[in-house]
Amino acid sequence: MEAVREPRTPQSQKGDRGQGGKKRSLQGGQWAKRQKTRKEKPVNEGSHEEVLVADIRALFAKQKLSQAPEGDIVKKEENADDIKTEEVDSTRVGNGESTNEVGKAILPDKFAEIEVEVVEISSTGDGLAIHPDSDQIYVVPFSTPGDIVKAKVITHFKNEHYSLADFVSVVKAGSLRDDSRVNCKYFASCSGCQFQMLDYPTQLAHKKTIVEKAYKNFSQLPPELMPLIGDTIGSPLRYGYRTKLTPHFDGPPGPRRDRNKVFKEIPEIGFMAKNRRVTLDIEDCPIGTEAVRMGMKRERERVGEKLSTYRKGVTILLRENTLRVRNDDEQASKDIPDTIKTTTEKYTDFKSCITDNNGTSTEYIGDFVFTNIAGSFFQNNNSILTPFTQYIRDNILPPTPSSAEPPIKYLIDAYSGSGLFTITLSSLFESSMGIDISGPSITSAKENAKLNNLPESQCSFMAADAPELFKSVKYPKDETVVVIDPPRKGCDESFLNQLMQFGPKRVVYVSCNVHTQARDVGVLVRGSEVGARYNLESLIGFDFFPQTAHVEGVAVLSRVDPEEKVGKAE
Ligand SMILES: C[S@@+](CC[C@H](N)C(=O)[O-])C[C@H]1O[C@@H](n2cnc3c(N)ncnc32)[C@H](O)[C@@H]1O
Repeated sequence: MEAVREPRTPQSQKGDRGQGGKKRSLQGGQWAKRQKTRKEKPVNEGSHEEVLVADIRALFAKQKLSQAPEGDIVKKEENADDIKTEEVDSTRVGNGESTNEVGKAILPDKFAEIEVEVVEISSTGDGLAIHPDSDQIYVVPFSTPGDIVKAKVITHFKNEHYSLADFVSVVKAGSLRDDSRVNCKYFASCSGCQFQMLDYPTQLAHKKTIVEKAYKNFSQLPPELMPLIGDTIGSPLRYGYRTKLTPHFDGPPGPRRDRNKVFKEIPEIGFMAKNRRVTLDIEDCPIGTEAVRMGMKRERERVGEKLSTYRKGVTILLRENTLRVRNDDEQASKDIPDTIKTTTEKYTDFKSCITDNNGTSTEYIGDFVFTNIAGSFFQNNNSILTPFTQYIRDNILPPTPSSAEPPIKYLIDAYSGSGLFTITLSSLFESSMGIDISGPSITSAKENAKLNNLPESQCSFMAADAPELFKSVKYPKDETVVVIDPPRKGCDESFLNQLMQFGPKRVVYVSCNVHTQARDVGVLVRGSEVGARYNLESLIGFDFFPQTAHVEGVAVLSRVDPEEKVGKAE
């Protein structure tokens, strides 16, 4: 059943406004009633779906569409019914409702191509578009506000009134789009980058809105408790910045458990296609550093040569490694095969790409040196780490130290990894302690403390679950600051409760997922009955991943002492 009207011409876009140019209110009225009764749920794990649905709900409210969705944010899997029934193209991502009827609206058939007008970019990096025939929002990747694009419908989500669609082509470009900026021939098919068609200031401005919306949707804090959000700080490198990439290839086609299946030809080696469960063959990725790109080429060749040794798919680790020598060292004048050589005033760096998960990678942040087990966590954009750690240094202590209060002398780095914050901030404190659940990361952290001439009395580490730190912490709470940098799912309740019970003077919350950060910061600002509560002093994003929709958030919080009131930061 094809329910699409004639394709929209650019002129017919005026159809979004009724006669007299009034903003349309499709079937009017109901949405407002629903807005009153709806209470936003806190984000669970800040998944793609949760964040997308929050944006879609907000857009429904803004556009005054009649079918504003209600109820819980449903995970895709809970709403699934068409993975099994998909006959047309089993590689398609999409497990929404298979029906084409949503409420009273008739929706386009799956795989129908329709023209839609993009009204905003979601926090997930996708264009959110409207179509004149239905109260449904179309999620179209690689599109920007003002674009009219042709999109191919993949699946409809009945509960939330949105549809996923593939980007097909631009019918009329909006003012933000300039495709001559695109730097990769796989852009608009690879799932890696979303924003290559945007200029960099627009990318940064968008990332600021991601932080704003995250706190609006998920912190449950009233606006008067929010500070002004800072402008997102950009990455010195906008391409060639990723020090780690993990391309993969799938096993030989055929039944999964058939160990006798062998590759007949070199498989696609690369990254997932957007909206499809297939791997794209990608021979080069311009967001990788030169050394990583060199490693990617080499590893692709190696897989081809050793094809008969593989029985299943593999994820290939590509991690940059730096060998630094002083310019007065004889080695600096030589070339080392398979390395990218760069010379600065004092040093010559030889950058290579390592692929062994258990190998050791080395990198430099200013004058600090960090080693890491290559397969363990370390930040992926070295170019931003100097301004980033400097920002934390500049903000970790109170802006105006009070003579009536004891100075802050102690640092706890929770979720410390291999010691990025513990080590780069250590000189500000008498004693610092890092804790991380990963044994290999803590082994690296101890080694890194030694390499940076920090004795154990000044900088120590512990391999344990983060809440364990509160059992042994000896630092006085009034003289302690805690840095938190958890994984994407954020902190668990037990950790936050114990943190508030301990009640350090300051908390700096760093996160690669601003949505779970907003949820957790909301908890700290509201406080607990038996513990401290906090004032959100400042909030800012850092662009660790240019060309993508990711943003790293840094929230600085100060404890509210009994005589103080929680209030808007100066
Ligand atoms: C985003 S990384 C941050 C690491 C470090 N701050 C850095 O920037 O290099 C999150 C870290 O949390 C650690 N982690 C995950 N769950 C944890 C837990 N329950 N307790 C302590 N550490 C945990 C991981 O091992 C990882 O090193």
